[in-house]
Amino acid sequence: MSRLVVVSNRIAIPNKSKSSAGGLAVGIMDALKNTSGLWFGWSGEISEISGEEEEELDIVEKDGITYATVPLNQNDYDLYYCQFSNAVIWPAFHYRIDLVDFQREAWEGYCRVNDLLARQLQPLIKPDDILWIHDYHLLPFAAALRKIGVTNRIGFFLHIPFPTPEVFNALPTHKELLEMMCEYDLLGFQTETDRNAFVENLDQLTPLEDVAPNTHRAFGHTFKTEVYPISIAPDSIKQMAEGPLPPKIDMMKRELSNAKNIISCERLDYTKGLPERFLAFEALLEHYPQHRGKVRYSQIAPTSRGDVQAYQDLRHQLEMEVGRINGKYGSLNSTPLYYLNQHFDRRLLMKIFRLTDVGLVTPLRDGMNLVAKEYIAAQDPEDPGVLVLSRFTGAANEMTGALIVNPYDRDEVAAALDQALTMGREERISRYNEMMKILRENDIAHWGETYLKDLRALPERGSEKSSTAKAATP
Ligand SMILES: O=P(O)(O)OC[C@H]1O[C@H](O[C@H]2O[C@H](CO)[C@@H](O)[C@H](O)[C@H]2O)[C@H](O)[C@@H](O)[C@@H]1O
Ligand SMILES: O=c1ccn([C@@H]2O[C@H](COP(=O)(O)OP(=O)(O)O)[C@@H](O)[C@H]2O)c(=O)[nH]1
Repeated sequence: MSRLVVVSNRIAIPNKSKSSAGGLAVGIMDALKNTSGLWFGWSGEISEISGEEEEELDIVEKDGITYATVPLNQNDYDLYYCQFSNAVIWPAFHYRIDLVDFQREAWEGYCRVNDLLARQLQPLIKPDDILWIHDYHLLPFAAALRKIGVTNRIGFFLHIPFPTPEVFNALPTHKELLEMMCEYDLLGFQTETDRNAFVENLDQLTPLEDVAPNTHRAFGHTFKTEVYPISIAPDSIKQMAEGPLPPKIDMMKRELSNAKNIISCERLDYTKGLPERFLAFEALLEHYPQHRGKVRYSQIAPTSRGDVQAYQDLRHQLEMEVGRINGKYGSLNSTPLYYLNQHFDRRLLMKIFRLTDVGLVTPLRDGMNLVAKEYIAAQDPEDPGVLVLSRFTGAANEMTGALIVNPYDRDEVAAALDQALTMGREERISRYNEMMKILRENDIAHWGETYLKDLRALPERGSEKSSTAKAATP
């Protein structure tokens, strides 16, 4: 079987703290092991090198996987990661055009870093490798590789939503981005809505021909689009959740048992709907006074992309809101809202999920949201908690046993919280079983296998255009 080469902005280098790629790591690790694969990406480090000099690759091998990483210099980190990826594409693709801070210099930096990464990867590519590129930092990556003669099959998976034309067209370089994306052979999306939006954008901007179901021709390239909802490994989450409690959590368990517990956990990001959620919790305390003093909402929100202005603004806003709500509804012996601006180890998190009554997951827009799936998998099957889930997450398509809410409607969310807090055991078990069935069928292994099966089934570009040279061998 041909070797798999995975490229993502963040990679899970063994034993390195800044490298975490979250759920993605679990998903592709197995596939990489099966083919003695290569994982290439940013090391998470900022180097001292500036100007024209190229960074050196760091290559390590562990458990049959080769990890090749490269640091970014300060200027590239600012332009490619902070500015274009996270202050242009991220807000626009999550329907927040108001937060887009477009600057031509950042666009050029974004393309330059994609070119640079492609040049560094090229010598490592073997003729029969298949390449799987991840996420919005690397939309131009296939185009960058094609420019330097790589003809291998290259697939792409977008972890975040793809916006409809009204929003996408607001990006000054939208046509260039779309044309570059057509250099991929297979484009995978989290939901059918995202896939449709991509195709609709193409249809509006360029002549688009459908050559077979989900196989298109545009800008002179033939490519396939498909939907692959990312997931989790439910049995491994279950194991993490039911293992023995560390002493600190064991103590906390006793404290938690004095109240009904609502838990939320995500990166501190404006797409996750935190201020709106705080107001919904306030509406619960206001309109359902029977819960006052008897409910505790814990919000875990580790800092993310702290060098980007919009993330700093959000943090200040949340700190003020927490103080206001606790000031209003707290008492000398109860604090309704616990806000923790800290990162929690994932294994510990799953144990905490299991100890709570309600998982509150209300992003304003989210590609998938693995926390929603993890919350369910972590529950005790005999006495499960209830998931309250935003309809604007990819997860809402599958987690149909959750209480589905509109996160912009604080009264609807408050009513769902009340329903969740008072739901009987039988209904909770029935909803849990419905969702676990889906999680078991569509687990993370299924996600990786179906994607790679489809990518392997596509013809190589070299077989279409015999004039193009194959990738260089090392
Ligand atoms: O790398 P960071 O800038 O620190 O951000 C962390 C990751 O956030 C995003 O996650 C997305 O992918 C998840 C898995 O498919 C999905 O469940 C979630 O809805 C998305 O928001 C981002 O897409 C990743 O590239 C980042 O590494
Ligand atoms: O303090 C934290 C916060 C989050 N996570 C994990 O980070 C991932 C977040 O993925 P999700 O798809 O929910 O959102 P993203 O951050 O990718 O937008 C999940 O596996 C969480 O369990 C974690 O380990 N510790």
